[in-house]
Amino acid sequence: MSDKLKNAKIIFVVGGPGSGKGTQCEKVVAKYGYTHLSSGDLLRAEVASGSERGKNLSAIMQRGELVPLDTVLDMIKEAMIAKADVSKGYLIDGYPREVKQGEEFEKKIGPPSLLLYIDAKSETMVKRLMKRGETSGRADDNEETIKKRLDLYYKATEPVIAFYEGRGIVRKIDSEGSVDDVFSNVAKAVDSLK
Ligand SMILES: Nc1nc2c(ncn2[C@@H]2O[C@H](COP(=O)(O)OP(=O)(O)OP(=O)(O)O)[C@@H](O)[C@H]2O)c(=O)[nH]1
Ligand SMILES: O=c1ccn([C@@H]2O[C@H](COP(=O)(O)OP(=O)(O)O)[C@@H](O)[C@H]2O)c(=O)[nH]1
Ligand SMILES: [Mg+2]
Repeated sequence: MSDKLKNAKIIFVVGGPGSGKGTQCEKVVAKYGYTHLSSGDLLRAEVASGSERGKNLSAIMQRGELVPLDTVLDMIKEAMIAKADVSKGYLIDGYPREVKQGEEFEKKIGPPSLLLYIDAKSETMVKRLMKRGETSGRADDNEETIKKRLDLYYKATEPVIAFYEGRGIVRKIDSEGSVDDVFSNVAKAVDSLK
């Protein structure tokens, strides 16, 4: 476990593609001053930098597959340490994507206090992502890749929720409603930590 992050408050934010993880995290940042780290955003920043590592990532992400575990974890840890002196806590958005990622995170960083499970129906997620794709410029917001991301979510990521349910830290949030309605439930869960 890392020293600098020893007492860090950590919230995992897990949910399908387009369920609204990023949207809700922004609101938690505004209200609680947490640090928001989206694994997908970190990877996209690496791609945008034009680095050699970024070029490999880009192809994997366009296929809707998962990049190697160590790559993502190193990037998250670096970003956490950079904020360690000022952060009130961390929202780890879009991670873990599979049970193994969660286990490695705990070995290298520490245990989460809460897992926010942002839950929407698959039709809702597809609809939102297709709409977002009109303006997002994300190479993976297209019908074919969305389908693969959803399949992988149900296969690899849903077991993560079951894994942490055993520890009693999962709060399931229905994200079919409006952004503000969803946030009122997210806020209750975050408040329960204090
Ligand atoms: N109606 C409604 N729309 C939402 C809500 N949350 C997000 N959206 C819309 O759904 C789209 C996807 O939201 P994001 O916050 O980007 O979803 P995400 O879970 O971070 O998705 P990935 O980046 O693909 O992991 C956005 O274009 C939002 O405008 C919500 O609570 N209600
Ligand atoms: O821990 C992670 C997080 C993201 N990704 C890759 O980044 C893409 C976009 O992730 P993001 O969380 O932004 O979007 P989502 O798949 O939830 O729509 C995924 O499809 C994966 O290819 C990954 O491989 N490992
Ligand atoms: Mg997102």
